Amino acid sequence: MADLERLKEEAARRAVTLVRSGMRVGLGTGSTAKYAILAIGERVASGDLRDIVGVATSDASEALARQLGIPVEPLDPRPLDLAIDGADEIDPGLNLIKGLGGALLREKLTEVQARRLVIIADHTKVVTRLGEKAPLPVEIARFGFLSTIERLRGLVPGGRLRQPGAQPYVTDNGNYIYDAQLPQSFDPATLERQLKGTLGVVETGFFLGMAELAFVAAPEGVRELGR
Ligand SMILES: O=C[C@H](O)[C@H](O)[C@H](O)COP(=O)(O)O
Repeated sequence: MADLERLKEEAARRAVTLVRSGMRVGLGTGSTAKYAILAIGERVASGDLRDIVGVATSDASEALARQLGIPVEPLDPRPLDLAIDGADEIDPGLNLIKGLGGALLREKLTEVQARRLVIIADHTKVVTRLGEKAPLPVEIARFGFLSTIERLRGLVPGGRLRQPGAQPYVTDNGNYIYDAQLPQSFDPATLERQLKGTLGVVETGFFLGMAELAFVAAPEGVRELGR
């Protein structure tokens, strides 16, 4: 297993020790969250975890959870005890950029209802300011997307419609993603408000003030970051 994969798995396994029988758990999306779902599945299969319910943040995570025998329910207004998910960037205040895997809308809808959002990542995701390494994924409506992108260009220095092949990438919700380049210096909360106030924008990948804890795995061990 490549080194980064081993680190992602270590972080995920640490977070899954927080899962207890009877919990309703938000299941994240992406290559790191996948290890958490696998570890929960192992504990369900061994009988160590009983009566848990997973609320999945993507069709892919739901399919994996079901395959492993984890009961999955749709999101409803009840709180979740815990949500475990990866991130693309983590700043010193545990503010995040998420959505490079395209799941930001369902992740935000789910994780805002979690009593605790626990982030799992390898050390390459830690930054001193958001936007240092990753673009900000912005989910936008397909209808009129070129006009929405024009409006976004008034707020961010650049970016591109996510288009891995001949066609744009389409989210589980049927929308497109604009990967916005962030300015050198900005206030995330202000930019979040401006983006959310832009016609055609469905959601942004800023997760500000949501995460309580992060397990960050590095070759020298797993660090626990709190805020
Ligand atoms: O949309 C995807 C999610 O926000 C992921 O949590 C994020 O992209 C991190 O994914 P990975 O663990 O694959 O780097």
